[in-house]
Amino acid sequence: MTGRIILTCGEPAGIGPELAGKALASGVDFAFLGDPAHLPPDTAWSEIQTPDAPVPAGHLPVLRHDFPAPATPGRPEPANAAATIAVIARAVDLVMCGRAAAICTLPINKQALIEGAGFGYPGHTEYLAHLAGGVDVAMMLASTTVTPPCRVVPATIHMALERVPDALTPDLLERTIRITHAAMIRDFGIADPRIAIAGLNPHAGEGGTMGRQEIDWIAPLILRLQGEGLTLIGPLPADTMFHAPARARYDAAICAYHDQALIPIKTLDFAGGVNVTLGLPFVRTSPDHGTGFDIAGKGIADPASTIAALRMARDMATARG
Ligand SMILES: NC(=O)C1=CN([C@@H]2O[C@H](COP(=O)(O)OP(=O)(O)OC[C@H]3O[C@@H](n4cnc5c(N)ncnc54)[C@H](O)[C@@H]3O)[C@@H](O)[C@H]2O)C=CC1
Ligand SMILES: NCC(=O)COP(=O)(O)O
Repeated sequence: MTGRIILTCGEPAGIGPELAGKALASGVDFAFLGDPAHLPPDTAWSEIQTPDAPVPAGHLPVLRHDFPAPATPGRPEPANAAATIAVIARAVDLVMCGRAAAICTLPINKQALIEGAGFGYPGHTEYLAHLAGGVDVAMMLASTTVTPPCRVVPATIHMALERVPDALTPDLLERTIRITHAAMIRDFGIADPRIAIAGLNPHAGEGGTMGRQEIDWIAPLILRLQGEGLTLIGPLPADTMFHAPARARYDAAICAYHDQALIPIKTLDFAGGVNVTLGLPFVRTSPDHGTGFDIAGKGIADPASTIAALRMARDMATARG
């Protein structure tokens, strides 16, 4: 691993800038990319001109990215939306040209970026895939403090629930399984990953009486990929696949849609959950939570998930060499 990890500021009106200072406790060598004027006033920071420049002990290294407006806690400023997006793109430039080891992104408010700057993506995941050249990615949320671990990958991500049945195609599910399988080997060091596939419908369709996707194509797809040697189980009823003995049977779960995946991980390990984009040519992690507008500016945000995300980014970058 060469270079620091770049921690992007995310939504400056949220808890991100506060978490950046608190994350120094992680022991991970990272630099904050954002506007230092948005940091809490008691943050000890030093500006750096290059990502790996030294700073005094205990100081947050800051790669300055000036924003047009101050940040008011809990109230996103439309004038800052374009700069929030530009910070993400600048971090990707740094990691793509080898000047940073990985990126870790603090949360953005999707609505603020869409309304303030016409952001054309529903989240980091899709934007990063675009910045990396249009690669195929998947979003994984991984626990760090529960045993057996909970790792979930929603096949469809940020879309209205009514669109899910049409969007969940055999092609999408197959690509999600393959991306997850490869990432479990490369980034998580699991030689023969066991992957569970959730059904779409209650009780995985209850033999076709509550939906036919499982019978018509999910089970046949699983059978075909098992024939290639992938260790897959499913389709499983989603309501009974996340308690501890069930999780012991697999290393990662592919889910049909966002909340099917994120409710179990955020219930089991909200503080330790990490969001990882699988399939990128560089390492990207993020805390599992959002912008926390209700607590922004109060100094009470818990940095545990950001610290876990920085440590996971460091470990993944080290493993990739
Ligand atoms: N990677 C990203 O950029 C993500 C962005 N978001 C965005 O965040 C915004 C707000 O989403 P919400 O659903 O309200 O979720 P949220 O995670 O921001 O907040 C949910 C609840 O958890 C609390 N919370 C969150 N992080 C915390 C922390 N570190 N310490 C203590 N308490 C914490 C909040 O105060 C709130 O009560 C949305 O615009 C969403 O799109 C959400 C998830 C990830
Ligand atoms: N709910 C998870 C989430 O919103 C993460 O999105 P992303 O910005 O990491 O794509």
